[in-house]
Amino acid sequence: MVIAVGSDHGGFNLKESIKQMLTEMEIEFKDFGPLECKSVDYPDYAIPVAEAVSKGEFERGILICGTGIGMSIAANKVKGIRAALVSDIYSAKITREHNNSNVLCIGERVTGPQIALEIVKAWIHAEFEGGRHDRRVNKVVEYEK
Ligand SMILES: O=C(CO)[C@H](O)[C@H](O)[C@H](O)COP(=O)(O)O
Repeated sequence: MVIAVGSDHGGFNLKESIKQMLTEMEIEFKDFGPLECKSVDYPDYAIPVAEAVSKGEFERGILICGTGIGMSIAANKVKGIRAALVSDIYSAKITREHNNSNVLCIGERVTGPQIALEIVKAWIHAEFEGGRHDRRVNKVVEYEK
């Protein structure tokens, strides 16, 4: 799996920790920036990451800002993106199993660093269950068309 990661300044430090963990897990990723912790605008990072996932260049994306809300709003504007803003491990697992989310959003200012890393691990390891959830996800996909 290759993951596209991005943040704004509010999510920069957590992005660095997530990158370190992905490296330790031997999971390939590309950092879409920013490459230094300066004030930036979250859509400038959310949209390129979401588009790269939508085009199939990356299997999944991880976006971090202060609350995760700006990132999730922006990413969900991109066709084919199911971005989930998550702050607990259960939801991280369920949003893969039930929603087939392809982008994970986290808020560095609201979610502690340890739990954030556990959320990423749970989300990476969980798989879409299909079945009744496929029918429901497809209704969203159909609406998007
Ligand atoms: O989009 C957001 C709010 O939902 C993010 O949390 C941003 O990181 C935040 O707005 C940035 O705020 P700042 O005052 O410019 O640091």
